[in-house]
Amino acid sequence: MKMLQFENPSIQGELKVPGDKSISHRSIMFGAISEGVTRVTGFLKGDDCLSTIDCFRKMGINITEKDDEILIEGKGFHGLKEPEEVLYTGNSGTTTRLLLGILAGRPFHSVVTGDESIAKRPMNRVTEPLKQMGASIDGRDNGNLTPLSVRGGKLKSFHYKLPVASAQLKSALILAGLQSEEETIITEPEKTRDHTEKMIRHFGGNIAREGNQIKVSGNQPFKAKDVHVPGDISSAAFFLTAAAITSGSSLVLKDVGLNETRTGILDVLKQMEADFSVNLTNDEEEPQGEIMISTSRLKGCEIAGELIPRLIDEIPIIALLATQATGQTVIKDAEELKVKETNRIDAVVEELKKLGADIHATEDGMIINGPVKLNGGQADSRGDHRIGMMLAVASLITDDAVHIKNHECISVSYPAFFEDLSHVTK
Ligand SMILES: O=C(O)C1=C[C@@H](OP(=O)(O)O)[C@@H](O)[C@H](O)C1
Ligand SMILES: C=C(OP(=O)(O)O)C(=O)O
Repeated sequence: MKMLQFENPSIQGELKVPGDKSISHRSIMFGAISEGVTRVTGFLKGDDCLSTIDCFRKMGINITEKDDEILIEGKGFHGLKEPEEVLYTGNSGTTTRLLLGILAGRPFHSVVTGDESIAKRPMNRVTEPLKQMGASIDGRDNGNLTPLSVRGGKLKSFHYKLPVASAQLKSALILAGLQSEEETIITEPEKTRDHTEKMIRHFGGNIAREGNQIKVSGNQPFKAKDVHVPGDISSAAFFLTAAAITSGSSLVLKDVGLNETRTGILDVLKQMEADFSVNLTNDEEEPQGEIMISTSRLKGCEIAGELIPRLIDEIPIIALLATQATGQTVIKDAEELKVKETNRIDAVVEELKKLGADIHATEDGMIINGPVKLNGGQADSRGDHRIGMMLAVASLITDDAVHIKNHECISVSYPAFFEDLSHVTK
């Protein structure tokens, strides 16, 4: 249990948030399937990414840490060996699903399992198409739930229309497609984060995109190449909100990743008329820059459609932001929230209600009316890092303390969150 109480705090100064979780996972995976040594800087040492490292070590990949760099001694897809132990993916959906795509093409047997939250998350979105490609996968609920047993092998040419806008599903199929003899064509309903595609090009491979269709061919050789991981905009979102909703605040977030498939939160801040600006400092494959934000008078807005995949993990903190905006905020088309670490529609609505918010759940999102003065009380992260951090930011604007049960899960994506929060809270 964590007790948080502040008296008229403001958020000030500069902060560099930790490395991007999605890019950190992929840096390990692509480092492992490339030939040679890849050096990763800015890697997120959160529990989820450490689970990815652990799984690749169990497949014979040497991964070491030196002076804040991660060194991966890649051996190519064919260099991965049959793990003698179960591949444990902890709380990480990204590790579980992308790993399944890699294992689908390997000629060996493996077992993948995670924690009690992973055990409830649907894997058939990945296992069904991977089975159609030629992999043998089984598990509880007919191969939908972990533990999953995988026997990979020769994969066929495949053309697939994704039933959901999911970068994890897209990436799993791309990783399988890279091991197929033939071409794989994937169509996504909406553009989702494209870090996998960017990694392929970074490591010397090819992948084509036309509209929402992606084409990738197998048997491409990947060569080791250093990766710099920018700060995670999904982590930055907590501090953007903290500064916007507290009085007398002015904050600069440095080196934040600004990949346009991830910047939906900035579109929302703009729609809400927040007082912020962005300065692009590096326009490479994965652009990065600084975000300056001050105390803001916010207006409610509608968040739906193509915007959803560009801010899916930020919805818990956007809901808090909306409690402080004048008018109504409507979040639609976000059913995917139901299959995250928790059912994030229920978790956000029920936890914010405990603090006095005017919020209610809908079938595919939530409706929030503001501004409402929040009160303190007992709240629960429910083991979901993003709910835990949202509640911690909420405590900045409550008169009484917020007691957060199960706050430890925050280390999944942001181990130093409370230190960083106290660093910028004046
Ligand atoms: O590909 C990724 O790195 C991720 C994709 C998203 O999940 P979905 O693909 O399930 O939408 C996101 O919620 C997750 O935190 C990270
Ligand atoms: C949904 C998340 O991650 P994952 O799916 O990798 O568990 C998240 O980080 O908010």
